[in-house]
Amino acid sequence: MKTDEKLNMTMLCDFYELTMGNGYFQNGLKDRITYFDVFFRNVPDGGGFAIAAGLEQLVEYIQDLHFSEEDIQYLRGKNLFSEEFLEYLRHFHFTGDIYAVPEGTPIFPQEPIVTVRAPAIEAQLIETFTLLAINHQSLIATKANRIVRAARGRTVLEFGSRRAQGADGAVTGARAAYIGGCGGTACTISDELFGVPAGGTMAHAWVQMFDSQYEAFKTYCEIYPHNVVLLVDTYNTLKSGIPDAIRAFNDVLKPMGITKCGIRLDSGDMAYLTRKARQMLDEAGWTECTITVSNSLDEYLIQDLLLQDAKIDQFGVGERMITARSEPVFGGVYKLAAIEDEQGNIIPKIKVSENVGKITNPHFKKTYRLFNRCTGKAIADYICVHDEVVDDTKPLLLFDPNATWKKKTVMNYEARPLQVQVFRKGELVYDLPKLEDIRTYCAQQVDTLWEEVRRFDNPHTFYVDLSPRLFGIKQNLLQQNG
Ligand SMILES: Nc1ncnc2c1ncn2[C@@H]1O[C@H](COP(=O)(O)OP(=O)(O)OP(=O)(O)O)[C@@H](O)[C@H]1O
Ligand SMILES: O=P(O)(O)OC[C@H]1O[C@H](OP(=O)(O)OP(=O)(O)O)[C@H](O)[C@@H]1O
Ligand SMILES: O=C(O)c1cccnc1
Repeated sequence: MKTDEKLNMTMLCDFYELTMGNGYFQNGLKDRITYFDVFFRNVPDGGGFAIAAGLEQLVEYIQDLHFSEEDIQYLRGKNLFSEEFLEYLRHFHFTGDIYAVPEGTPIFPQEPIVTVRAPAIEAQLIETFTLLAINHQSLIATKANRIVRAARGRTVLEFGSRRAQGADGAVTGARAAYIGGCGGTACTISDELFGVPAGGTMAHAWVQMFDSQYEAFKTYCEIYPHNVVLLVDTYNTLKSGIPDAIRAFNDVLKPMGITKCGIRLDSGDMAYLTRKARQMLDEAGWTECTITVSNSLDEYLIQDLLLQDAKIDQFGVGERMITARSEPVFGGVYKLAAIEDEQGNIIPKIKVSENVGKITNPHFKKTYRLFNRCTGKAIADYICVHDEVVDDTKPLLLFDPNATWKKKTVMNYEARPLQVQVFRKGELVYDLPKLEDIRTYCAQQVDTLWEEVRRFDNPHTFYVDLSPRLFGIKQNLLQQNG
């Protein structure tokens, strides 16, 4: 991160976190240990899974948590907070534990993505930014992963900065899109900050700036002979765009022995035009010339173009990816799951709702992902109480927590804990992986899901089950509070 320009985000909280914090402080609850879970309830676009992202930005925020004198002055001006509380905020920093699912991991509804164990005021205050960081990047990584899978091995470049919702939407959005599988971005600062490879083609303005299209193409080839993608649709793609591009390639690249080049199409019928373009380029001997297309693309249009046998090597995708336009909300929530009494005993807490899907899973929990040892495929996720250990040398009985008669015994499986510890007593204890490694890990983990879970329409529901002990605790709390 460019530290000289970093804006402190401690005050990016919802005001009620401060009023509750002041209230906990005045009621002697400030040091009461709490457990909060981040989880989500629905996969956007009706998909079978989402991709976790945003942890690195959450870590940076936690490390930098502090109130400045200006912040405290501002809060004093509200005439709501006690002087003792404001004095406490002056020395405020994070002292708790955080567990999280690593970035790039496929995640499913109801399971804890991030778990915070911290004194009440600290845990409460970080709610908003924690959700913001995880919700935004998980949304974009999930959408990008759908688009990348639709492209079936062809490169997808992220082109959306100009239509993103604000600067952070563009910059961290490009990071999330890369985690989801994009090959690079047009967003230069995202490369500078995070190492998302930046690149691109040219705009119509370049072509319009010259007296002729041919001159525009020739000049570009002369300046960047090893990195040429000519935009061929400014005037007429088939009549002049592609012929002028071929002429420029012949006049500039051919004498240099360069065979690699590209064209981009940004309008018109892309199935028809790319088939024609391929034919014209091949006939002219430019068989290695790649064809990039862009223009309000998404996973469904890409799928459709490939079904129409469009001849496309690369997709540029902007607005529909960077805004996750089809369903632009990742509904991660932050819910209290337990508190500790003065002796340090964990007391599970539940949030009851008329809507069964909104009832929370209580307690400090641990989640295992079970993998079939023969196929390597993920079978189910298994949420248990934090001190339960799954012995994967023994068969494990799974049951559907919403339909307990549905049972299945799994054998020959490997149980891997889903979360890692990120902070211990306020100290970072997790080596943040390199972005490149997160992207690779994401692709590998998506591959562990069955095709039926990955498909876009009506995917199978991946099982997220509770251990019998956790299920019993939940039922007891429901009997007491329901
Ligand atoms: N063969 C095709 N099948 C399905 N959709 C296509 C096909 N070719 C293009 N599209 C999509 O159709 C939409 C057409 O966009 P639009 O109405 O802007 O037309 P256009 O040809 O791009 O015109 P303009 O010159 O104004 O950019 C885009 O989202 C594009 O990706
Ligand atoms: O369509 P997107 O998926 O967002 O991809 C990025 C778009 O941004 C650029 O054009 P711009 O939007 O500036 O102008 P245009 O729509 O007139 O081409 C580019 O030519 C793409 O069309
Ligand atoms: O490099 C490109 O072609 C590009 C970049 C941003 C938006 N549209 C296209």
